[in-house]
Amino acid sequence: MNALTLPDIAAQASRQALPLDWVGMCGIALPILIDGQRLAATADAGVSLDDGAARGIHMSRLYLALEMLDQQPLTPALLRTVLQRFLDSHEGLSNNAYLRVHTDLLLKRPALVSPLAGWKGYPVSIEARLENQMFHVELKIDVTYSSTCPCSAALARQLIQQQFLDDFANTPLQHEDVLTWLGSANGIVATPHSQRSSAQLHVQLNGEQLPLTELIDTVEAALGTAVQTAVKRADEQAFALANGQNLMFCEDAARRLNLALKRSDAVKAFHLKVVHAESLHAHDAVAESRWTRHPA
Ligand SMILES: Nc1nc2c(ncn2[C@@H]2O[C@H](COP(=O)(O)OP(=O)(O)OP(=O)(O)O)[C@@H](O)[C@H]2O)c(=O)[nH]1
Repeated sequence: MNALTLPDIAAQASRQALPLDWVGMCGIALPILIDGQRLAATADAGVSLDDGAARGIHMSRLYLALEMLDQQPLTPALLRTVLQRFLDSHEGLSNNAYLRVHTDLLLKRPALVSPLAGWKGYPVSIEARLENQMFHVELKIDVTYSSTCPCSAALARQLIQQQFLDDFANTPLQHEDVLTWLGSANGIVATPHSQRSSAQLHVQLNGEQLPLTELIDTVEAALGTAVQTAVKRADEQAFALANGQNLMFCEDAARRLNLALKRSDAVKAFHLKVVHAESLHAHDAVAESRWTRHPA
């Protein structure tokens, strides 16, 4: 039996008495429960070190408090309980507690037409903090979609009109000939460019739920061109139609999302950013929008 006491460096006085804003651990692996799914996640757990004279915080106490997250569904109430435990275990040292949880939410998405479905991963971060006894929770969600440039679509249509004039000049129009021409690559000489795009949401929440799926559904419905999972030709054709019916500059996408998110009761405030990874350019087209709900 070792009679020696284990040295406790964290309990020593700091040589430079200075409070710190955030001290803790990043990238802790843990499973979490969301909507009945067990998901692999990483957590960043921290507290402020307000006692500037204390050498360090007690990392193990934060780590052990995270145990609750793998046993109960993730809710704002649970996050608050964990944060309170961070503070209770750092009495006299810390006033503020922080927890970020990163995961990929997996949702099964049906195909547009065929009776198929597939899984889609949505990167999600849930950020909670207990600062001066005020609890805040925010969500970050990335949603991927397709955007077709409305300017490019108009320019392509003009080229098709020009081709029509060239091909049918001084010819009596025959329904059958026009139909064949419309179905040929000679007729539809130009196509607009599309790009894989992402909507990056940062949302402050009202209420006691984490409405992840609801927010993702809201975003995808507002844009109309969510990227697909299982795709047969019938689905690809429906996707082409959806893109043609939802031509979007990044400004259009940002405005659609702004309007849709404002309508959600779960949202108190947001900062959204849409990024269109241009195929016309080697750089991205980007738009951002912020909003805060004012008390009624
Ligand atoms: N504060 C601090 N601890 C660190 C750091 N890097 C590793 N650790 C280790 O984290 C481990 C756990 O710290 P504590 O929570 O204070 O462990 P403990 O003293 O056994 O636990 P308590 O008795 O509850 O205080 C210690 O072995 C520290 O050495 C660091 O940068 N800062």
